[in-house]
Amino acid sequence: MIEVEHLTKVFGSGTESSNRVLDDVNFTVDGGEIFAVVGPSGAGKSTLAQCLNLLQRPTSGKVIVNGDDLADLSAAALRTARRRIGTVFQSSNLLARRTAAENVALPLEYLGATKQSTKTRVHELLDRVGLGDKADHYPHQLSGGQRQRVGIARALALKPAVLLSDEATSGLDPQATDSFLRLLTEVRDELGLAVVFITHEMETIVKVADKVGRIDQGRIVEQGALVDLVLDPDSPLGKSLRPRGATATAVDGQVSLDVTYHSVAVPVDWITRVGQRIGTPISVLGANIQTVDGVSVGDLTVSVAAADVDEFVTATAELGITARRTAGGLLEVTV
Ligand SMILES: Nc1ncnc2c1ncn2[C@@H]1O[C@H](COP(=O)(O)OP(=O)(O)OP(=O)(O)O)[C@@H](O)[C@H]1O
Repeated sequence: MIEVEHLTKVFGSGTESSNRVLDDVNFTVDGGEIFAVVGPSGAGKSTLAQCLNLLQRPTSGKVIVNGDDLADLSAAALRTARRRIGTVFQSSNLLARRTAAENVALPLEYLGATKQSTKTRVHELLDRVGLGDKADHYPHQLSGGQRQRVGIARALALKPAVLLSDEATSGLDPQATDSFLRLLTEVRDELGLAVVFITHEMETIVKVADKVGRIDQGRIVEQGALVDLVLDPDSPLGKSLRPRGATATAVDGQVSLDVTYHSVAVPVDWITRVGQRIGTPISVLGANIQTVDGVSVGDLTVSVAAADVDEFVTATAELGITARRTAGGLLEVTV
């Protein structure tokens, strides 16, 4: 479990030259949970990652792993404490002149583990990430996805309580990304890891996260369970987690409405039901229906006759759906 309390990082000093990059950041990730952190460029994600794995000292606040505040430790104690957090970086940061096995062995060597125990553990870890047959390959002989899997093996070498994934899927193709995400969820479950997953890729979040936090200008401006966010029509984060392509334009006489599922139990045939109930055709102008954590999540734009809008809104609300006029979507009604 990792608890981050009132974490603040200020670079520089003096009111003019100081830069508050993290400002009162708070979140908790339990063992067995993946917490995704998302935010625009410059929001403070890398700085947060560095404060979590203690490459940067927080200016104030706490980073508590399984009850111990790591931000408070002496330099010597910090070296030991770092073992509790394994990190997988963007493009894995493997040493080019060491084989996959030698890269995974690095943290064990620093720790002073015996040759035999290191060999056994490295073998075990490479097998676990599906690369038992690539132990003697150098990084340039591995694909990007395989390098990231070696990165996971290395991050797990010292049996950490927390796994920090810092933009680890950036640059991977969709297949390698999926395989990385699958491995991440497997090791989370097997080892009960608390995973902090930093990314700017919304589609990866929907696939793996249990909870999500949105960081902007150094502050976590929104956070919650993934399912709650995608079912919240008012959440900007929820909206960006329900991506959708272009929407067609409603024809004259029709009103365009944005429709979002806010219940976990919206019937799949809701359009037919609502259409029959209010006795009017419903046109679908754009739609994205996806399953998130076993829950059906819908985000659509539909159009109905102007005279039927109120009835449509009432009928959909009864089925767990929020319908609102599309901004600027109220078209000239010609009678
Ligand atoms: N060592 C430093 N000294 C001063 N300012 C820094 C330092 N490191 C980062 N910053 C500033 O902190 C802010 C946040 O940077 P950070 O790299 O954490 O953002 P980010 O969300 O990871 O961005 P990106 O997605 O582009 O990598 C930026 O304005 C950056 O200039």
